[in-house]
Amino acid sequence: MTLKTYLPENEEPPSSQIGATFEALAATIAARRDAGDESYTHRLLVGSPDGVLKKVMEESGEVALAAKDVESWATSSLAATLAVAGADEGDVLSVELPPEYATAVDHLRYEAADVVYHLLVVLERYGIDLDEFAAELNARMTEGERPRGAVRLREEHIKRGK
Ligand SMILES: N=c1c2ncn([C@@H]3O[C@H](COP(=O)(O)OP(=O)(O)OP(=O)(O)O)[C@@H](O)[C@H]3O)c2ncn1[C@@H]1O[C@H](COP(=O)(O)O)[C@@H](O)[C@H]1O
Repeated sequence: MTLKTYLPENEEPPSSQIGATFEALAATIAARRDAGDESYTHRLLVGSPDGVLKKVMEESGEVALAAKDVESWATSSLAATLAVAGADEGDVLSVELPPEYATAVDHLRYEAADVVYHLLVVLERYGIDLDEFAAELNARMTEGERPRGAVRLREEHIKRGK
């Protein structure tokens, strides 16, 4: 939880916010296989594969651009502070970030959600369910990092086709 988020009153939070969100979204996406063409998700699932694959690339690029935007608001604020204060080695500078910085961070989060949604559509399209995807990430963790009871990839599927 951050200051930007809240929980609705009278609702029990799930044990994992992001897990519950991914599961709900993945289930919605899977159900759209049977929807009509009015559903954007349906079109990405059953249309030309280039449609969703291009979107993943495009949205990933937008994440990178959004992050660059955050960077440039930070560096221009630092430059402005230095210009006013001058800089002696060892000085502790207090940089005031403009409102545009916070807006850029919100935009980065928005673009990141676009990538994740389109990635989940790709996983659904090619038959990789969320548990299997979790197992891929779990396989990369050390024993100490892996959550208790985490689903595992069978040995013969680890790094296959890499
Ligand atoms: N989470 C999403 C979701 N995220 C992004 N998108 C769509 O992805 C597209 C992104 O394309 P663009 O980048 O061109 O649009 P943009 O994000 O407005 O603009 P920029 O990124 O260029 O700034 C838009 O059409 C969004 O509506 C999504 N479409 C659907 N969902 C979920 O999928 C469910 C099913 O949706 P249908 O597709 O309507 O069945 C929805 O109820 C949502 O829960």
